[in-house]
Amino acid sequence: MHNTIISVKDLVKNYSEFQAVRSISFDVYEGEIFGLLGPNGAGKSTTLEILETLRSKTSGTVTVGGFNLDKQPDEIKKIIGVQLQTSGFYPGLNLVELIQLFNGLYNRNVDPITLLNKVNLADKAKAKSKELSGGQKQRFSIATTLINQPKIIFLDEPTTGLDPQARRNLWDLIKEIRDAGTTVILTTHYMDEAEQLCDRIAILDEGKIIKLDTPDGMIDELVATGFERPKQVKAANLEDVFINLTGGKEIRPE
Ligand SMILES: Nc1ncnc2c1ncn2[C@@H]1O[C@H](COP(=O)(O)OP(=O)(O)OP(=O)(O)O)[C@@H](O)[C@H]1O
Repeated sequence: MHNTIISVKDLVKNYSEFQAVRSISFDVYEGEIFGLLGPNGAGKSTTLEILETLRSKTSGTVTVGGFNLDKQPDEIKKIIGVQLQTSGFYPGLNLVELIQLFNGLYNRNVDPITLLNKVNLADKAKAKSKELSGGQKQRFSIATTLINQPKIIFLDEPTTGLDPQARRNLWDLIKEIRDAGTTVILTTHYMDEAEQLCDRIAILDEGKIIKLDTPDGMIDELVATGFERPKQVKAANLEDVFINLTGGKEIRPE
């Protein structure tokens, strides 16, 4: 049996006259990577921000980690990690100093170098966040979500703009975080990412959940309808060529 860690029931979000989220219900299980997919404007970020306590909802019931969003938002804040854009980090501080700052904010005592090692950034300990590449910035911002030792982390398009190697490195990191016991909820526009990374997926369209299942379950269901890909798929694709040429699965400096 699965333990539900996030429960969303009949969630609605109106922006003035416009209904961005139209009565959606779903559960996220403890220890899974749960993906929110959907076209631009489907309501993914709005939903995520409501669960993160960063945006008000119009109606519906949400519990996160057993805490009711309306009654115990501060308790929710204590058990979640939210990925911030690195552009929001103090530009004058290096990575170690930024981690120390978060330690102070959260009243934690995480060793900066141990944390940087976990995300392969120990060699950048003295660098400032603006001096990092896109992939390094993403890894650092994910690292900062872990400082508060959260039960759940929220990642909004964590691999957007990254090269194929950096994306794969990040998938490994996110899986490690899940395997260490943290539940992950993320949004993505990449179907390969959702297929590789997510245990279950909700597909949103125009504010509604139109499908919720495992990636395999969704594919099997489509195949069962008689669907066939129009073209024979080659044994490798261009991404395989790129990965092969640029160094396999090794972490490389970005
Ligand atoms: N603050 C706001 N005021 C008014 N409308 C908003 C606001 N924020 C979002 N919206 C609208 O709500 C809808 C859902 O937006 P949201 O950002 O949640 O979509 P999304 O699925 O995350 O899209 P994307 O893939 O482009 O990030 C969009 O039509 C958007 O224009």
